[in-house]
Amino acid sequence: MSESDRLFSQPDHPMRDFVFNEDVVRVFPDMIKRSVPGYPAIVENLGVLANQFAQPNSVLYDLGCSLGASSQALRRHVKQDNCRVLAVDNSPAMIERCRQYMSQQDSLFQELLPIEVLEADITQLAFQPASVVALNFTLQFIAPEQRLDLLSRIRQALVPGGALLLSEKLRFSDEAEQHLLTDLHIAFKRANGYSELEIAQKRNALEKVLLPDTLEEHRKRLLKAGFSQVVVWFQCLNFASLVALP
Ligand SMILES: Nc1ncnc2c1ncn2[C@@H]1O[C@H](C[S@+](CC[C@H]([NH3+])C(=O)[O-])CC(=O)[O-])[C@@H](O)[C@H]1O
Ligand SMILES: O=C(O)C(=O)Cc1ccccc1
Repeated sequence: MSESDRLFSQPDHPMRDFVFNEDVVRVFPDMIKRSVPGYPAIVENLGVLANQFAQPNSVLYDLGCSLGASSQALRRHVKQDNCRVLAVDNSPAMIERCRQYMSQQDSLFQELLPIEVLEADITQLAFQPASVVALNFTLQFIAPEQRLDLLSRIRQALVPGGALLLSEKLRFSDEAEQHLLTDLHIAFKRANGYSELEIAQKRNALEKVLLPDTLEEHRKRLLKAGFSQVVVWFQCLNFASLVALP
């Protein structure tokens, strides 16, 4: 069981800029569920969608896998023959716990797809041909100038019939819309037990680290990367999930 997230509850908390270190790893499942509206529904349905696009004898990537929640959804839902999951993250603390969690799942359940968990920077990775690529709340942490190149390389790796499943926090170009959805997201966090101090301190820590794009920026960049169709399949407040087809 993971601990509950109190990382930003004290005024003298040590984290200036948000990093995926051991302290975050310890509370991560609780943190992401209480911070991202719709997260459990997104992860579950990611597996369902993936099963529609997975091709026999192919690789399914989970890029920025954290503790492997999305990997696990892929492993449970995808029924195509001879698929395997490659889960990648560049945080050593995340990778260590992800490996433990995955071997635990293997001992509990049969018929899970095989998985390999890699510690690597996804901006430096040479992709194998893949039918499904999940970027579940990861692109927002990649330097903006590297995002198009990463998406282009993913597009090149995708086989016919495959898909990119992309979830992101959104920014809105309309000031009133940005303001309203930010306020509603804060209300969501408050309703999940976060204090005003926790909300404000985490917001400061994320300011230079999590850089959201607008839905229009996502669409344009995905088309530029060579995707032919981009469809939003889920949105809750300022968080959205897209499917992009090669
Ligand atoms: N360059 C990089 N290379 C590899 N990993 C990276 C990089 N930059 C950041 N990460 C990793 O991307 C993950 C983002 S969390 C994903 C949740 C998960 N997908 C989930 O479905 O539960 C989203 C969040 O915390 O909001 C972290 O584990 C980082 O270490
Ligand atoms: O908390 C937030 O404001 C977020 O945008 C989501 C989030 C969730 C977990 C780690 C970092 C950011």
